[in-house]
Amino acid sequence: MIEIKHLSKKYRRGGLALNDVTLTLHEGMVGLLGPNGAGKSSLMRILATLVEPTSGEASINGIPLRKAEDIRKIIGYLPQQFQVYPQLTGSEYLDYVGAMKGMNDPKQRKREIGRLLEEVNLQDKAGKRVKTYSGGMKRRLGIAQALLGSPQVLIVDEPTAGLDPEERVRFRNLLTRFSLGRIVLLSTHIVADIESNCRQIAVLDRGRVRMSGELTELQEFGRGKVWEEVVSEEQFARLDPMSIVSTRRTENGLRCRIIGETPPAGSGAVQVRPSLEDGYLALLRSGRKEGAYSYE
Ligand SMILES: Nc1ncnc2c1ncn2[C@@H]1O[C@H](COP(=O)(O)OP(=O)(O)OP(=O)(O)O)[C@@H](O)[C@H]1O
Repeated sequence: MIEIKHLSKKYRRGGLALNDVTLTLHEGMVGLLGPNGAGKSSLMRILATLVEPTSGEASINGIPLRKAEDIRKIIGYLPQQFQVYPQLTGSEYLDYVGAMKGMNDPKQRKREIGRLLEEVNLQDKAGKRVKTYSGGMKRRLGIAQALLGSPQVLIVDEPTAGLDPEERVRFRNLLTRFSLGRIVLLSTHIVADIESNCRQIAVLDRGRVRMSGELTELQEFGRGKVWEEVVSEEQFARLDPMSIVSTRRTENGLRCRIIGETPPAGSGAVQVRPSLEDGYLALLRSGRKEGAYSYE
């Protein structure tokens, strides 16, 4: 279990990246969802003991963050910007990381590295230097190093960025399997990344927790606020662009999906069931309108 209590982070140059964050995260896949600049990476860096919070506290499986060495023994972390020594081959790099993580038996290390390289589909590239890898391959190597040693808690910051659609699916499945009996905390701003496999989600926006709970709870924020309407191109031009979440061309015009407290004025819009993404967007918008929070 990850317990986060009243955690705040203020960078020397910048606003409040995290503002009184309190969260309890349980076993399984946990999605940390939020727009750019919400504070997701800041929270993950704090949990990975790379950055200290300005105030508040947190513990992972009962170990407080100040015991950084003990925390690092039980977590795997994939940062958003993952850097590797370019001269090493993929397997050399993983061997080095394994040794650093305290995997002292070279044979066992080799076995696990071989298995992981297969899991992330890099087995054919294992002997090539990392400098020859594409962005997506480096990302997959990053995922493998985070999984090395089967950590109890895995913290992955936007892990699917730069992966092609096939790899994205493969990777989601890999994480879901890995999350059995463990905590996998995954940050993203893409709802589809968490839609199929997260038990719990937390939404961060501008440093604050906007909601935490099950997927259906997020969906509920869109209830009664999602409309669909077929409009001509002229009518489309008059709609508030901020309220349109998607548009599809049909034989009769443009089918628009719109979020709003009331249907677009003078329209034949019909109310529809919110998707998870609608719920997420409705939640973010309600916060902006209320002006309920700001950088302080
Ligand atoms: N080292 C830093 N110094 C100053 N400000 C920072 C620093 N790192 C992050 N910030 C600021 O803190 C806020 C939160 O950033 P953070 O990277 O945690 O958000 P995020 O949700 O991960 O965003 P993204 O999805 O764009 O990666 C932003 O306003 C960002 O500009």
